[in-house]
Order: sequence, then structure tokens, then C-alpha cells
Amino acid sequence: MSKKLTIGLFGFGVVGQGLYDIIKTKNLNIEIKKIAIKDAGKERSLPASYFTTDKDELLNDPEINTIIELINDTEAAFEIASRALSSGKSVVSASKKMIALHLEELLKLQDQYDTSLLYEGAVCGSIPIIRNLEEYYDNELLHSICGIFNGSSNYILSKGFLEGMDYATALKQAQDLGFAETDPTMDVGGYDAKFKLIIAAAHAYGVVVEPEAVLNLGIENLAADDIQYAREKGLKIKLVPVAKELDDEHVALFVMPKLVTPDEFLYNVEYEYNGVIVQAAFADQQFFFGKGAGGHPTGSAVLSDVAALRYDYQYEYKKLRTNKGLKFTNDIELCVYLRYEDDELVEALEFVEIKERYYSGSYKYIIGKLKLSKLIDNKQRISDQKAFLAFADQLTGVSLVSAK
Ligand SMILES: NC(=O)C1=CN([C@@H]2O[C@H](COP(=O)(O)OP(=O)(O)OC[C@H]3O[C@@H](n4cnc5c(N)ncnc54)[C@H](OP(=O)(O)O)[C@@H]3O)[C@@H](O)[C@H]2O)C=CC1
Ligand SMILES: N[C@@H](CC=O)C(=O)O
Repeated sequence: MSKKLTIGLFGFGVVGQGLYDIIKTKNLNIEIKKIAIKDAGKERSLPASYFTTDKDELLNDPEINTIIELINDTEAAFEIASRALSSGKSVVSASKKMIALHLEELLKLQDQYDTSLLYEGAVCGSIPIIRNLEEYYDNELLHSICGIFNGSSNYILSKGFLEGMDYATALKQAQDLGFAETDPTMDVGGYDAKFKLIIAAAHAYGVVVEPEAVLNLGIENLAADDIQYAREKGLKIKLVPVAKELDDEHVALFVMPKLVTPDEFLYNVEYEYNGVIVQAAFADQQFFFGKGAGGHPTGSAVLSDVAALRYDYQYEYKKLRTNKGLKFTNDIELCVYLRYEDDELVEALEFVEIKERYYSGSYKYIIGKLKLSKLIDNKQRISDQKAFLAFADQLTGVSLVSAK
């Protein structure tokens, strides 16, 4: 027999409203008792009696046994999640930044108070990747996980490649459709994809990595020359987070644009869709595909977590608890395409191998192999120069290799 859930919902924006739309079509022994929002003056689709701006009305209500946290304020989200867990309430959250920044503390709270925090909606919207990493791949050795983890940036790239739309218009559309974060730098700068990657890596590899230790380069500096280059070579550009096990002791994580060939799964993942490629030792390559952003797709993942709580489901974090020394590293070499202005950047990056160089007027690029650590050291310089960088292993026939 499933448990009755009495819910306190935080947030009634894109995802909160999306979740509500889905819940009202179901008969799941779930009651939303109160909804906390920020702005009491906003027009709502439900009677005013549902809403409050006082978080304590939800957090201190002994009848509410489940908190769903769907707000756009990271620190407030952490306070809500930690207070709820500490008072024995289960929590479902879609706040990937909050979870990636506070994973260690959230794990301790779950252990200490024997409560459950679920967050399928936080990673790749409707794609059930966390539950699969937890349950299906718990005994599998995973060589890598990569994919398209951000709907907004993929939407902008698709609009540019397929429809010739300019960057600013495509970004505005992604915002209007409710895909983008409140600060869209999170999307286009690769931060959002990084937070999701960090959460996925905790389940896939049992490593908890600080977000600032992981390199994220985004698509903000993408220029017409880069799109033209990719088109002429029959490639597309996608923003791709990668977690790759290098050996028994090291796993590398990074987020960067990638030049993708037509034979790759990610080539046909367009608009707000996401894709996750899992390379496993025995299952081999597997591909998950689905909408990565939007109220209803994300609401469906949140609802799946809520439904699981009716049966007291908890993540076991098996790989984390049995980790025998696998550590995060940035000690890896990558093959990249770099469009740049000033030769001084190329020198600073200390390419270990140069495969191709091109100059024509103001368009200059170089393709070669370099250390990820050099990109980390020069992240600000890359940004200041508005240089664009994409990794390109297939292009050069060199796959990701350990620097050692
Ligand atoms: N949009 C998407 O496609 C996806 C979003 N997410 C994540 O889900 C979360 C919500 O995103 P989204 O729905 O798009 O955001 P929105 O901006 O659409 O909605 C945010 C909601 O949070 C409320 N809110 C903000 N601060 C507080 C607070 N301190 N207490 C109570 N309520 C508060 C706002 O109140 P008010 O209405 O009064 O302004 C609003 O209802 C974010 O963490 C986001 O990263 C995850 C996956 C997909
Ligand atoms: N801003 C995010 C929303 C979902 O996580 C995205 O665009 O993917």
C-alpha cells in the first residue's frame, strides 16, 4: 500500500506550474497542501488560499511530510532542503546548482535524519538518468558519460545551425519558452551542464567534485566563422559535458563545446532535447534521449520522484559508499579547435601537438592537442579574447587520452 503524501510545494513558476498541471490529471494519493512563492502580488492560476510567502507555514507544518523545492534561488533552496530533511520530511528538488554545490552536506543530512532527497528533474529534465545510474548501472563499470545536458544552449545552437537565427534572438526565445535559467549565463556558459555533470558523476563514479574545480567553457563566443567551419566539414557544434574514467584511480570531468560528426548520437539531438551517452564496460554504448527543459517534461521527472517517495524510495549512493579511491583529475589531454585573435593565446595554451593552422583575414584557427590544465589556467584569457574553443577528437582521429 502506498503512503499518502501531503506536500508543501516551493515555487510555482515554469516547473512548479508544470508539475501541478500533471498532478491534477492523476489520482496518486498526493495532496498539495500549500504553495510557497516569493511575490504575493503575482497573478496565479489557482485560488489565493493555496499560496503563502511564509516558508515556515510549510516547513513547520507537521502534516506536510514531503517538500517539493522548485525555486530559482540557490541559497534559499538549500535552506529549504536542509531544514526539511532535518525535520524528517522527504524532499524532491530540481535545483541542480544547489545540489551540486551542497551534495556532501545533503548526503550527511539524509544519513543523519534517515530522510530522502530525490532530484531526477535536476539532471536532463525528463530523461531518467539518475535513477538508471543508481539502479541499473550500480554494478557496471562505466567508462564515460557524456551528452547534451542543457536545453537552452542546444536550442540556441539548433536555431543557429538549422534556421540561421542569430544568437540573441534564439536566447530570447529560450527564455520566453521557460527553458533558460534566471541568469542565462548559467546555460550558455556551461555552468548548468557542469552542475548536472557533477550530480551524475556522484552516482556514476562515486566522486563528489567541487564545481569550481571543473572546467566549463560555453557557447557565448560562438561566431559565424565557427558555424561556417563546422558546416563545411559536415559537423555540428554541441555543448558537451564529459565524465571519463581514465584508469582505476582517476576520473576527468569537463564541459566544452564539441564538434560532432553525423555518425554520433548527439548530432541529431536538437532544440531543447537532451541526450546522454553512457559507455559501459559490458552493456557497451547506450543512449538516452528526451526533452531536457520545460515545465511539463521536468514536471514529469519531479512527479516520478514524488511517486517513488510513496514507497519510501531513497538513493543508496552505492558507488560513493564503496569508492575505493577513484579521484577527480584534470590531468588529461584533449584535441581542440581554437578560433582566436591573438597568437599570444596559442602560446599560453602550450599545445603539445599542432595538427592544422589556418589564417585568412581576421579568421584564425588552430587544431591540436593540449592539456586540460592549460585551458583552466587560461580561462579568463579565452573569455577576454572572445576566442571559441571546441574539442574535436573525432575530427583529428585522436580520442581523449590521459596526459600520463
Ligand atoms: N525551467 C526548466 O526547464 C527547468 C528548471 N529547473 C530548475 O527548477 C527550478 C525552478 O525553475 P523554474 O520553474 O524555471 O523557475 P521560475 O523562475 O519559472 O520560477 C521560480 C519560482 O520560485 C519562486 N521563488 C523564488 N524564490 C523563492 C523563495 N525564496 N521562496 C519561495 N518561492 C520562491 C518564484 O516565486 P514567484 O512566482 O513569486 O516569482 C517562482 O514561483 C530552478 O532551480 C531551475 O534551475 C530544472 C529543470 C528544468
Ligand atoms: N536551463 C536549463 C533548464 C533545465 O535544466 C536548460 O536549459 O537545460
